Amino acid sequence: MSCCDTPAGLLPFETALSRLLAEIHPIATQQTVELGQSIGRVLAEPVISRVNVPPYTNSAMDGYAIHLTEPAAASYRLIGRCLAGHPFEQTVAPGECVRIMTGAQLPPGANCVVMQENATLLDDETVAFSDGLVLDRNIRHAGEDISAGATVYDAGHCINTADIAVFAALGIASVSVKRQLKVALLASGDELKLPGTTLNPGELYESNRPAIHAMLTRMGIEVRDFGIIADDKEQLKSAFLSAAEDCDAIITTGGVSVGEADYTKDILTEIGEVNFWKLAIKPGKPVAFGRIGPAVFFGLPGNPVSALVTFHQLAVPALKKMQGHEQIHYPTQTAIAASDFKTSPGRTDFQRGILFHDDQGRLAVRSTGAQGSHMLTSLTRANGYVILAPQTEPVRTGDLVKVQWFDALLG
Ligand SMILES: Nc1nc2c(c(=O)[nH]1)N[C@H]1C(S)=C(S)[C@@H](COP(=O)(O)OP(=O)(O)OC[C@H]3O[C@@H](n4cnc5c(N)ncnc54)[C@H](O)[C@@H]3O)O[C@H]1N2
Ligand code: MOO
Repeated sequence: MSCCDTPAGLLPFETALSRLLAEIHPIATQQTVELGQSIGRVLAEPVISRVNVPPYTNSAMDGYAIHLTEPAAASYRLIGRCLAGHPFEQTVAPGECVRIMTGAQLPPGANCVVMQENATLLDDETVAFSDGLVLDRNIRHAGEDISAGATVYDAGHCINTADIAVFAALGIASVSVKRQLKVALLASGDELKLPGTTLNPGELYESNRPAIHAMLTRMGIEVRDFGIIADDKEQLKSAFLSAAEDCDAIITTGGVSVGEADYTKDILTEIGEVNFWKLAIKPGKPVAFGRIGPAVFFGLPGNPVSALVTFHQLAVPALKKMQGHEQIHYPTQTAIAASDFKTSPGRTDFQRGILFHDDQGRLAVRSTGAQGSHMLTSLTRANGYVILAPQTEPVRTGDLVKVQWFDALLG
């Protein structure tokens, strides 16, 4: 094998991802949800504004709305007062002003707001200004943020917290979103125990399912959690069949390699179809992707880092595509290696690193240390990936490497 050959039988990462995405179709069904329930959901239709934001031209400061004359007068006649929610209807004539508060509708005729710090009341009806007599100063125009008729969001946009403010400002109380995905999740292994229970010799606490459950929930996905299932072919098969009945996708961890109690891939072959099984990636070589009936199937490896990295790199883009997201790929950047990195001949290596800006402001990255696929701390100490293409030459400090910041799912 030369430096960049893929070991026999292992599918390159990019090929696997594109084969997987080619199998996934965005769900068609949509539903209406109230704003409070819309976080993380994906818009099924574009959002077109029916109103201006702001809806009326208003003052950005507490002060005086004036009808500025050219040249400016030495003082202006005060004709009234204007508070937010109480428009002042009278037209402000040249040389006149109105006391105004932040957010109050600008009275007709006013063309400048002077903040009160620059105003001196000469008497009850006369104000002089020391500064700020500039046309259009401190005026927020109707529709200058969003104008009526504008397309504010395209279909496929994933709703975030700031969007809730925008919808509310547009007067929108409910939105049309894609149906929520339902995903089955299970962990397989006789050695796995629930946190909070007592371990017997040879047992360990199960960590993959709780973490993936949390990430699915963050993605706005309904989880049907089958818990821990023993290394028993019949029990696993019946769980897979039950999950395929009412879930869009099935995610399993463990039992996907070549050991004597690794049944996942055999069951998938028997009751569904296997699209690919072994990948040229590290961590996560054994990943079974396929289908059982209408449900897509991701058999992720049991090793804790392998499970989370393959979930994040392969299952998340697929689930996002199914959810109808417009953005499904993670952006990558180039950074300067601030430590050496070992490479994995023939496998794309998703190492975990700490990204930072060096003292010259350049993006740099150092390793989180030992990168074994059982070393959860390699992941939790990291804020991004260092993606090393299949190569034999190790990366030396100062070399350029491809990096990816963790998103909110891992961060
Ligand atoms: N002869 C070979 N052996 C292995 C190969 C191979 O190619 N040939 N691949 C190795 C790689 S790489 C990985 S990754 C693992 C994946 O194996 P499985 O998916 O079958 O996973 P298990 O054997 O069930 O478990 C592996 C490891 O992870 C622990 N584990 C499992 N599930 C959980 C969980 N939910 N939470 C926490 N920890 C979990 C388990 O106890 C094992 O230590 O196979 C290699 N072997
Ligand atoms: O893929 Mo395994 O994750 O290398 O240990």
